[in-house]
Amino acid sequence: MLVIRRDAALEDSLWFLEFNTKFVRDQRQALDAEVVAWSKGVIGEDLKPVVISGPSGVGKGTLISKLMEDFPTKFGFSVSHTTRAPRQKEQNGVHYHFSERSAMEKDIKDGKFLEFALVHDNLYGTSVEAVEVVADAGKRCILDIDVQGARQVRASPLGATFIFIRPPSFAELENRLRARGTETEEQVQKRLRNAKAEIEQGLSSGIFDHILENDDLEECYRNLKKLLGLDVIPDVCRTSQATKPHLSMNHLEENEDGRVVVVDHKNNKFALDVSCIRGGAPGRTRGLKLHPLSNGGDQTDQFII
Ligand SMILES: Nc1nc2c(ncn2[C@@H]2O[C@H](COP(=O)(O)OP(=O)(O)O)[C@@H](O)[C@H]2O)c(=O)[nH]1
Ligand SMILES: Nc1ncnc2c1ncn2[C@@H]1O[C@H](COP(=O)(O)OP(=O)(O)O)[C@@H](O)[C@H]1O
Repeated sequence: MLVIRRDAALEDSLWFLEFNTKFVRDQRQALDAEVVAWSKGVIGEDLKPVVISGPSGVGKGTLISKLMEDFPTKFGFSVSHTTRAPRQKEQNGVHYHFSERSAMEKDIKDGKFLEFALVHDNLYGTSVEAVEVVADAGKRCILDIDVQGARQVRASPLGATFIFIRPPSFAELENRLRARGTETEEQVQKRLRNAKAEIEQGLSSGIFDHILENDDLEECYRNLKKLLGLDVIPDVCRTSQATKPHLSMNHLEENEDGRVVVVDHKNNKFALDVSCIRGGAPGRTRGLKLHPLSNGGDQTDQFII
């Protein structure tokens, strides 16, 4: 059921009351109680997320940092939860949400995670919220997750691009992992043992759309940018001049053809198109469209739809 709040800004005006969606049914089963849920209506489609996997030490973090630094308006990092201890320079909420195992297990049980896996004896997972906040900011989400997690995301409705980063050799992987100096010898050994299986799966499972070798860092980064379509348009040129309509819903009409028409405070009219909505993540319903119908007088307004 679509509920439109009057006198609210656009971002906070469109809501769905869910009665029998998959999320509600799953929760009903998990909680053994009647459930309804509120979900925020979001205008437009989200950008296709990018899943990056590869063995520990191959250079995933380095490549992702470069991408985020060069294209800050385009990409947002999905901040995972983990039960592992923070490294010296890692910040809670930036690199990971460092969590207690019991709290994370409860959240997993409550359906708050898109995927999770036990990696090198610690629990890691991507919360639905971690991906949604990036999409809400209008950015393309990057997930740095292991192969088990990638397999789960592949099976989920999140239509992502999957990239596996491979090392030029096992010896070089070992060098990098040791040179990084963030793990104890025991942890390095564990990561190297797991790397063998991870590389095998990465190359043969069919999960990944692209396999990139990270030998020379700059060359690998160039190839990564190319397959993400970033070699053509520099970030600065993509800034749009358009502004979002400020819809403080003063009134609402319904046309003869059944379309919902909303009118903003400047008397601009929009048709609200719900034909392409897709639920999915708890708390968000995406794919709503607003089509401008008539302009209330201010000819200079442009709208992002
Ligand atoms: N499944 C899953 N794996 C994750 C997640 N976050 C990180 N990982 C993976 O966990 C592994 C260990 O990560 P980390 O402890 O940061 O070590 P690093 O890869 O050596 O930097 C890496 O393969 C990450 O890709 C997550 O949310 N889900
Ligand atoms: N192409 C490369 N050549 C040499 N060293 C690299 C290369 N890519 C990354 N590194 C280094 O290897 C180490 C591991 O990289 P990191 O990004 O932390 O890997 P991951 O996130 O996959 O565990 C870091 O010290 C990083 O500076």
